Amino acid sequence: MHAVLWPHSLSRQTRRLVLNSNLLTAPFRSFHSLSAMYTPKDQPSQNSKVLIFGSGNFGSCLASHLGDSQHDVYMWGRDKNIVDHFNNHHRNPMYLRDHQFPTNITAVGPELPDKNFMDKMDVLLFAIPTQFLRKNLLILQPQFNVQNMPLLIFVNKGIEIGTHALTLEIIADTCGPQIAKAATFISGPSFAKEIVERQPTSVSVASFTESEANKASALFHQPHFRCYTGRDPIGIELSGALKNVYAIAAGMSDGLGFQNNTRAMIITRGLAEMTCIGTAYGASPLTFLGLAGVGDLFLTCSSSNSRNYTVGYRLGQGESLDIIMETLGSVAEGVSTTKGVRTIIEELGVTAPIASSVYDVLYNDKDTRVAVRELMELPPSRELELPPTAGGPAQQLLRKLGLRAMDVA
Ligand SMILES: NC(=O)C1=CN([C@@H]2O[C@H](COP(=O)(O)OP(=O)(O)OC[C@H]3O[C@@H](n4cnc5c(N)ncnc54)[C@H](O)[C@@H]3O)[C@@H](O)[C@H]2O)C=CC1
Ligand SMILES: O=C(CO)COP(=O)(O)O
Repeated sequence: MHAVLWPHSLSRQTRRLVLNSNLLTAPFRSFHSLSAMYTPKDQPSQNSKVLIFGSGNFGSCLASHLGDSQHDVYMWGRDKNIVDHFNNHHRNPMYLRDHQFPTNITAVGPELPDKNFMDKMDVLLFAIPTQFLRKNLLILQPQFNVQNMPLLIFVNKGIEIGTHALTLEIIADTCGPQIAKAATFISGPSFAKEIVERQPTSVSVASFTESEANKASALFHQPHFRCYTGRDPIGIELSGALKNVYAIAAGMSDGLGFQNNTRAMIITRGLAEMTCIGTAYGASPLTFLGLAGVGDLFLTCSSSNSRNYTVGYRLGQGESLDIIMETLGSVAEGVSTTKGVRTIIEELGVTAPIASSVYDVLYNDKDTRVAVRELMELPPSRELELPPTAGGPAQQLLRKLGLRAMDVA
């Protein structure tokens, strides 16, 4: 079986020491006492009731995708005009405007759905930006029926500002460890616009609860859409969040007029940095070689359809970040995530010069050309080196979830 959390550099003895420590075993006892209360619903049927939170590009896109598969889809939006327009015309007036949506999707809102409504759902899917997740989960959590829990899926790709928490931690803080443990994450190279055109697409689906990842995979599967399941949600989340930072760097390079060699360098060195940060955090290095890692990194670093790439491109062309953010019209998670990544890098003691340069350009007014020159003038170094110590943040997170590393191996 593939060990998710232990990098090869940790000796058996160190692993045993960590596993035997009280810190790891004490919460595990309380996890067992709580587990009786938490019961997931059965496998969603061919005809599942799905409620999607978020009616932006990705929420609408996934509503369309699941509507295509004959599920009963409800899409919550916080804007009354979008909700009304959608129900009258089966079109979203703000996002994916050219797309005609299936008629089995009903928009709801702007109030958040009540307990009665949510009790009928088999699946709750969250497609809202990371920075707004905590607030919404805090409101929704009292409405959850833990004895008959729907499948919970999250598709946001970011790190929370201030706490620099992953979504898993936000879920644990707001909804408790049992719900976080069953939460499922979907990530990978998947532009909304191309999914609604039914272009062949594949994503990674991960959860600490394998049966929930399998349910999500079955729910999303279509001839033009494949899911690959895995058991490293921390690595999947970090992949999705980190690739946005390198997409900004790649866009910046293109905006400055550099061409293919430079972009290939950023993608490859970006992957090395992502893997190093992720491994030090406690994720499996292999996860970064998957769809959510190199797949999405490659996609967003090489397409002007990426909002994060676009932010970087416009910075490279000399526009100010304030103007870009005012006019982008959609979320670019990498801009806020860069702050959290900077803190994580410092705390882990990892070297990630490209991510640090993106931070300096975004938040310390560093000139983009100076950033590139300084990166190129760094002393020569070894190409690939995983960090010597690893796993602290992931172990902390596992403790919060009442899990031990060996339970997820
Ligand atoms: N667009 C894409 O192709 C993909 C996007 N994602 C991820 O999905 C997440 C959502 O992205 P998009 O839908 O593309 O963004 P978007 O900018 O198109 O839409 C954002 C949505 O969030 C809602 N929102 C804004 N403030 C809110 C608040 N305070 N509370 C609740 N909802 C709020 C907006 O009303 C809107 O519906 C992001 O984390 C993104 O990285 C993931 C894969 C692909
Ligand atoms: O993550 C995405 C596609 O996989 C979307 O990327 P952007 O948020 O940069 O547009």
